[in-house]
Amino acid sequence: MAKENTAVFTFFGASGDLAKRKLYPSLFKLYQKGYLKDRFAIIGTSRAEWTDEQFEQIVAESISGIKEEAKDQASEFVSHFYYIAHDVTDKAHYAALDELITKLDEQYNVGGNRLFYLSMAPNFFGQIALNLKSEGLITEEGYNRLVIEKPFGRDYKSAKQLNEELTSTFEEDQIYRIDHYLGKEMIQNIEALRFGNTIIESMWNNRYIDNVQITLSEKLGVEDRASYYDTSGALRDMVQNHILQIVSQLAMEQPVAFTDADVRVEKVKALRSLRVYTPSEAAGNFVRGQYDAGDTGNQYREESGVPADSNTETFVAGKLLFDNYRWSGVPFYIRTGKKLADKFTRIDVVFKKPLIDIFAFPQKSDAALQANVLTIYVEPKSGFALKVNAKSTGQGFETEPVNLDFFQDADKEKEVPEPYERLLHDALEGNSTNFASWSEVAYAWKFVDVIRKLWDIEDPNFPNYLPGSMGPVASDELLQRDHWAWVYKLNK
Ligand SMILES: NC(=O)C1=CN([C@@H]2O[C@H](COP(=O)(O)OP(=O)(O)OC[C@H]3O[C@@H](n4cnc5c(N)ncnc54)[C@H](OP(=O)(O)O)[C@@H]3O)[C@@H](O)[C@H]2O)C=CC1
Ligand SMILES: O=C1O[C@H](COP(=O)(O)O)[C@@H](O)[C@H](O)[C@H]1O
Repeated sequence: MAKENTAVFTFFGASGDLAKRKLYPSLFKLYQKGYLKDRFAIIGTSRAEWTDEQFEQIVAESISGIKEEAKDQASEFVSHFYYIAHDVTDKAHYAALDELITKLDEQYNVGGNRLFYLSMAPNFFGQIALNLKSEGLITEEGYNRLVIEKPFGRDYKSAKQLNEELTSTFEEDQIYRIDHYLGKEMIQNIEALRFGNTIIESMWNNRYIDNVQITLSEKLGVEDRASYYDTSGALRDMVQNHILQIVSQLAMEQPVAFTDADVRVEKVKALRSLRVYTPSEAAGNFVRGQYDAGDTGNQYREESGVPADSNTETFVAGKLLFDNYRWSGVPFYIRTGKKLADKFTRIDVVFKKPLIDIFAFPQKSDAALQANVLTIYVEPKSGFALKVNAKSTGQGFETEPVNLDFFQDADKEKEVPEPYERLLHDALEGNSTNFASWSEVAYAWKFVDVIRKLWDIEDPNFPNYLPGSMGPVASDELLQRDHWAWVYKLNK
């Protein structure tokens, strides 16, 4: 039975793309499932001079994909939405917002719980937090929580400054830094897989694991986000946050208990032992790419809004090393990029081969023992597969790899909550396990900053990969040097 949550939400950036595409549909799902019932109100703010009715109409459109039988429910849901025109940079506007929050709090008997969601350009984040405090919107009655979108800074220095601005108003445990990958079912499953299975956790170390490979592959290009993306690039956009969050979950020690505080301690410890490269190590262990023109699409430099001489990377691959007892000597290879062969996310954990292959003679050379690989399929399909060696059926004795696998069935897959639905629910419940703590963000930036600084001064020689490929050749060479190859390869 779903537990009802009570809150007045204030959405800054309520007319924006994220709010319309992801946030309102996710709130509606929570409403349909009973996590939000009667005692909640949602205030939208932006500079546009809209009425409540106009805003309700926008919200209704954003959830219009719903089934016919949910139409009544949708109109009840939409009646909880209110709108106030508000310029976040104008302190004088906060008093009217406070008045509306207080009024709705009483009207819906919310108990003083205030959840502020910053769905706007990040340069406003600090200022909004400061204004919320100075203009008296932080009250003592219920809780005050701040949900904050990415990106959290553009390097360690700016992230630290932003964090100082936020923490002058909110305590760390009131700040929910969104990383939507942490809301994905199979990313959350990493902990269950590791700490719920002796067979896996007992082998989860450098005695048995040879290397770990993480791929976040996108088929689309930069689309209409050039103004943001060109100042970011794949390193900041995907590696600093999503990939390092995944890495920390794969690498961390077992938490004392499955609580947000205990999980965070272990993730931070893992990130602290990630080796921060010197510039020359970074040059040897990281490669970048930018997509060229394909049969149908433009090259990145010809995309609308991208400068013709842009050196922004649309692809990154790298080798990460940990200096700790569990992982010493095990490379974590990562890669992500736009306009690659397909849209998918997967993690391949490659185990060491048996020290001696007793079947080597008289097997054919192509039937040699292969490494066991545990693949975690994150998207589009979700499941696990373990590749093991087995005897080929028939006369003689040869081995062949077979898969032991589990995939979520299609009906269940449809019921899986969207990341934003799950994360909004967690923020309402006060559970920050699946949000990035400041220390995690800080260590991630320190790691990424060295690579970024190096790339900012070196000429990359772009473009260097074709759409539909898996990135530049240098990405394959990164593993070949270590006598390895990406487990996921294109079937050419
Ligand atoms: N869109 C996406 O898919 C994703 C977005 N994000 C993050 O979410 C956040 C929002 O992104 P997105 O929705 O795309 O942004 P948009 O540019 O679509 O929306 C920005 C919003 O901010 C409002 N706004 C701008 N200036 C002011 C101001 N001075 N005072 C009050 N409101 C203002 C705009 O309304 P108005 O101009 O009318 O004031 C609008 O509602 C960003 O941090 C982004 O990085 C993260 C992941 C994915
Ligand atoms: O945060 C971001 O993620 C998306 C990819 O997310 P996914 O859930 O579709 O895998 C990426 O396209 C975008 O550039 C980035 O900002």
